[in-house]
Amino acid sequence: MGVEIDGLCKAFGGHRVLRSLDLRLADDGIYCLMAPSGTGKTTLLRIMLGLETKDAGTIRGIKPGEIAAMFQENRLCEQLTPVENVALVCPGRASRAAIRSNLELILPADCMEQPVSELSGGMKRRVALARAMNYPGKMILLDEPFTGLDKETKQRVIAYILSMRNRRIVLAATHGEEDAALLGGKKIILGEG
Ligand SMILES: Nc1ncnc2c1ncn2[C@@H]1O[C@H](COP(=O)(O)OP(=O)(O)OP(=O)(O)O)[C@@H](O)[C@H]1O
Repeated sequence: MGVEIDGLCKAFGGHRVLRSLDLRLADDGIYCLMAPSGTGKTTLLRIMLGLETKDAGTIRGIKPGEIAAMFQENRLCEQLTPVENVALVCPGRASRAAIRSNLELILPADCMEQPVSELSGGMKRRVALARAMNYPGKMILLDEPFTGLDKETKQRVIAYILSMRNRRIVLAATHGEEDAALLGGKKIILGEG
């Protein structure tokens, strides 16, 4: 069935941000939200996550608790290590060793014992991504997942997303045409029907 969004509206005060948005997201699909800054990408993701109310419209096929998310801000526990941060969202039986080898796909091994507060911006971004990809949700929302990453790291991160998504829907807000192409995502331009 996938996810069906119909007639979604949201305004802040008199400012209409989402105007009767209709979207169809197929099971197994990868989608890139490609609208200019300030056009409501984050607002859409926040409504899907139940973090923002909608004024009108319906969302069928997914519930907020079934969605994994990487936000524009990393929202990590800064005093915990990368492994500890990811362990917080993993089902009970995931071993620390398994989480660690998963993280080593996108992070240097020698940062695993450091608190996140000591990592670089790009490393923190990757911990936040790993946490989203390891959350056992049916769908993955990524808000600007590639900020702060150099080209080579970005390619590794994209390979990681593709291998970890396990046929789940991915909806990524990004400004980069090249990023969308690397991800192989179908482009969704907000406001263009
Ligand atoms: N809580 C809020 N209160 C008032 N206005 C808001 C609120 N959240 C978002 N907005 C406004 O809604 C519009 C859309 O914001 P949103 O963050 O969804 O855009 P975006 O497309 O994700 O932008 P960016 O690409 O810069 O992240 C902006 O004009 C923003 O100022």
